Amino acid sequence: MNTAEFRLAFRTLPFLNAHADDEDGVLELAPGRLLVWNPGAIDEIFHADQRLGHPGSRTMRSVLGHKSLLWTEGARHLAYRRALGPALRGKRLAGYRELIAEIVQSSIGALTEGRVIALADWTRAVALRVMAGITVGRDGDAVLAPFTAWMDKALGSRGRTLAYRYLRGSLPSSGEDLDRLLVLSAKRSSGSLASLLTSDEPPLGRLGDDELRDQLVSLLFAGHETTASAIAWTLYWLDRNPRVRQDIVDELESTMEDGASAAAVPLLHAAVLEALRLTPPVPAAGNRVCTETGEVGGRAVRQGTVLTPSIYLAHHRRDRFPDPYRFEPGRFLDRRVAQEDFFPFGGGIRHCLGSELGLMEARMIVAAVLRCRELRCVNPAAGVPRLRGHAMAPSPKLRMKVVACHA
Ligand code: HEM
Repeated sequence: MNTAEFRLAFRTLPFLNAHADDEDGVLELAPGRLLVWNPGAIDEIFHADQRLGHPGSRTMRSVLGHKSLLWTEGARHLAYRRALGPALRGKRLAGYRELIAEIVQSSIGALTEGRVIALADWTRAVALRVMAGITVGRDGDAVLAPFTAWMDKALGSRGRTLAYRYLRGSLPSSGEDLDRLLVLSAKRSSGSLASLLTSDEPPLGRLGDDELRDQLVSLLFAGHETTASAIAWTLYWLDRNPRVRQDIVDELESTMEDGASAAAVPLLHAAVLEALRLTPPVPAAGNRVCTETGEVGGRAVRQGTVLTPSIYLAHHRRDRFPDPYRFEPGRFLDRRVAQEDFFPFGGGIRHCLGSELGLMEARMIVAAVLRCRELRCVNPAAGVPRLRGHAMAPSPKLRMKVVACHA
């Protein structure tokens, strides 16, 4: 590991911020390893995605499993996207509204006046309940405690995660008990994402228990850490920007909508997008590997070169987002931002399968919190990003106090 790779692994955000104004937007981390945020190069990578390799992260492989759809390639990858994709977008999303609303209401009910919460933990618990319900149905509640304990052990402390990764070679495994619980819940459930994996029907056919386990863990992980972080950041930035917060409260008062439809709450939707820009839950999309010698962004690349699209750096380009460290939802009101400038959900053939669900959930949860509670940040200085695995969440020290409850 050279100095640049070391700093990226151990001092990630200071390292990225130090390169935010590099005009080139391509940084050689090591021979054959490029960090990319140049808009033209990002566009090329996502358009060529079908011809690139997707090896995934070595660190997360031991957590999500070797058969995870996150690093499956070719026809099998396509089969997963065909099996799961339709249930995660468009009209099918309406089927999750009731579940989300129910979970949010019961979680908010526990936020009594005067209570102080660790924001990131609270949003993570809510988002995991939602994702478990969507993935394995009502049985999902049984997996919450063991899944959370395992995630906290593996990813709860950056130092510990890096120690597992570099000293022991892999992160702690989920263990047989949790794996068995997940597979059993999946086989018992109906009408859930899991039932699409256990149907034995094309395009996936029959999955062995180990392959099923890997997909369940992948969906739970990819679907809750990210969304929880998006919600926590949105609430944090609204606390720091009380005028925007009040405008959104006014927007919500003018409608009976629960936030499920972006069109009904345009300012809230723009605020969620701006939080995803400023503090992207996933600071880098998955690695891509060049399968042939060619060019990226006008730079010659050899076969085998690893390209890492930097979401964080692309979102902080001054030429695309003036005053990039300022929270300004207006950037997303009434205009479409180009995908090569703003890609919190990655792109190409690996574009996030749950992007529509994640956005809907974030809007619904933030809307419910703003309607029913007034939260105030107790220690705003703790609003600094911390990496959990590859996800970027507010520091676990960041606390919010419930200062008022509304019916
Ligand atoms: C705000 C919330 C979310 C964010 C910011 C986010 C972000 C991302 C990113 C950056 C990627 C990698 C894309 C690439 O490499 O180009 C990804 C992949 C993925 N996400 Fe999400 N995600 C979110 C919510 C969800 C949810 C709710 C689900 C639930 C199903 C989900 C499931 C997945 C899956 C399965 C993949 C792998 C896709 C593939 O490899 O084909 N994500 N997500």
